[in-house]
Amino acid sequence: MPGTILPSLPSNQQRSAHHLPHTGIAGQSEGTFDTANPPYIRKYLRTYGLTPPRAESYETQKTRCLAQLALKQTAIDKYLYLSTIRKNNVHLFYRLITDHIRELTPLIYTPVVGEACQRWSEIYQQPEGMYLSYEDKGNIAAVISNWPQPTVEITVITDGSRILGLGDLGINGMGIPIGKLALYTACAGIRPEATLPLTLDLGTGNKTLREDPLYLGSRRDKVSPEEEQEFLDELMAALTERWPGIVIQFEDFKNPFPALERYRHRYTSFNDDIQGTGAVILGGVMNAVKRSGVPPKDQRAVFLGAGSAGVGVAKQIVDYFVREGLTEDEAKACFYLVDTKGLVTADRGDRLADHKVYFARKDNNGQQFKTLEETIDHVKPTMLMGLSTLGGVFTPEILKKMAQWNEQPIIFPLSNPSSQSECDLEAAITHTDGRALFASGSPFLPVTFTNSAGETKIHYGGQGNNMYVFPGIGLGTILSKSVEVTDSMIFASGEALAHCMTSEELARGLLYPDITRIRDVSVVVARHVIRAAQEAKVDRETGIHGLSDADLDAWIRTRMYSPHSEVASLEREVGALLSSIGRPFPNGNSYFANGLEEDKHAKL
Ligand SMILES: NC(=O)C1=CN([C@@H]2O[C@H](COP(=O)(O)OP(=O)(O)OC[C@H]3O[C@@H](n4cnc5c(N)ncnc54)[C@H](OP(=O)(O)O)[C@@H]3O)[C@@H](O)[C@H]2O)C=CC1
Ligand SMILES: CC(=O)C(=O)O
Ligand SMILES: [Mg+2]
Repeated sequence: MPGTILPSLPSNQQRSAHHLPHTGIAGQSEGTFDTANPPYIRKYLRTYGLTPPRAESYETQKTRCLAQLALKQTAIDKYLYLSTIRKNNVHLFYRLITDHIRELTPLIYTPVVGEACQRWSEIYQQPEGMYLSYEDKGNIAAVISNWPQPTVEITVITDGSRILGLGDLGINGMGIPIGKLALYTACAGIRPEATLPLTLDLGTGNKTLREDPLYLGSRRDKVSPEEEQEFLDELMAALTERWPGIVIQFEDFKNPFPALERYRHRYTSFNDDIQGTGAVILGGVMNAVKRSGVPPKDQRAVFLGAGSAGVGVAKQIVDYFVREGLTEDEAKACFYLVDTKGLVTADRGDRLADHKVYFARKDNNGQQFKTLEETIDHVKPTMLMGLSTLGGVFTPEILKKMAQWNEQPIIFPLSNPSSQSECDLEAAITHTDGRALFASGSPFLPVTFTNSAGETKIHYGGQGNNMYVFPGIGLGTILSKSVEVTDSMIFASGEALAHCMTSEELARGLLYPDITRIRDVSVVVARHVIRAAQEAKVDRETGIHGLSDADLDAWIRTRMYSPHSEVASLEREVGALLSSIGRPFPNGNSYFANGLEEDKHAKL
């Protein structure tokens, strides 16, 4: 077609920016070496001859991968195997994860990611994500410019100072941003190359790590809070300068409250441990309160742990109780937070950290309760929450008391990984005669239990983990182009989760949707987040304001990355290019990529 203005074919450089060659950076191989690609796609990508000849189906790929995975003897071996697939064939990795989310999530996220972080410097094999050092201060923008992907929509940042319930792991915490972002892709369809795992090497207070010759971070002690703040100020500016509108998720910082307050209105940012956890537990608690038959005004909640997660969760439930008709003071009075010094009271004699002041009890008449046991005997709670990092601390005695005081005690041991869970599902079910309403941070296998009345039942624990909401919060924020993540968007995500339950899930006694539905759940969560953003007028994607729920869901779905569609989408892209230059769709063997470009020039 002489004279036609042809859409330009990608140059070598452009092509490799879009389908980055094998760099070892997670999420960047972009299907380049996918053995499902037919020959003409391989030629287009210039990978023809670099993979075995056969173009195979996903079923065949899956059979091979699952067989190889089964051969791996340890959880870490399985983790490393899956990491290698992500590096070499990113779409295959996500096909496997989305199809086997229940079985594979524990291997790429909690609990196994906990061990991976503990041993990160020992098991390190390949670059994944970005590391920024305190020494980079003053040059952060320049270092960030090294990230090879042109478009990043979301980043998860940690300084490694509180990794799950495993303490300060320094840069070994990198497994967490990588794992969280893998779930953004698998559960909410954020494109893998649009995610940036980021770990800050701001030193570590972990002496054992500093003395470990294999440790891959600096040997400096942790920088001061003031130094950290200056570093974060520069980082936030640099990230948004390179990628305006980027969503920034803070994760596993030891004391994240100051950063949350400092940045929440200036950047599109949120803290997953305070806000994401708050929302996900809000969703489970809404369902559990309904099931327990005890109205909010009669709930008494004891929290072991008054840190970022404990306070974040308690605050979300206060908001829920207020919406149920309680005054804020009445709602707050339902909460008893316990930390290392016992029940948090206003007259305990220590200077309370700012984030604890809101929940400090003033009705203790000078009496102090030094332990969890003393506190629960005093309160006789209806709800027991564990966000303490202390594995096994909900003892059989405590669980039995919960069953004695309540028809259906709400028991949520939420610390991660499984080793730090305050109790496991079996203990909670056994010691409450099968009556506990249970959710844990890390998953437990279902338990079959025969109660004292002789009834046998399979009990499914809920997974009260922020992975049910952060993918949808991120997706909704990105798609609505929101300039900040408001409290109302966070609350909406938890509320949406509670309302996502199917009648079948309710009949099975679940408090959270079946994990295999997570992509559908993320669509609903994202829709509620978008609606809340619209209401708060922080969104900038105005074209979707008038859409019905069904249309908005459909709009969201069309924007989600689907690993199963990648080969077809490449085929469409190449097919369109070929027809635009007037060449027939290839029969599979006749075109080399160079030929395509030469052909375009010939036509021009
Ligand atoms: N399920 C989920 O989705 C999530 C789970 N979590 C889990 O929650 C846990 C806590 O996280 P986070 O709140 O951020 O951590 P923090 O370090 O901020 O808080 C831990 C809290 O536990 C208290 N604590 C620690 N040891 C004891 C003890 N021996 N006796 C009584 N209290 C104790 C601390 O007391 P003090 O204040 O006195 O130091 C602190 O209040 C982690 O295990 C994490 O994995 C976190 C986020 C999400
Ligand atoms: C799940 C999570 O964010 C945590 O345990 O810190
Ligand atoms: Mg966390």
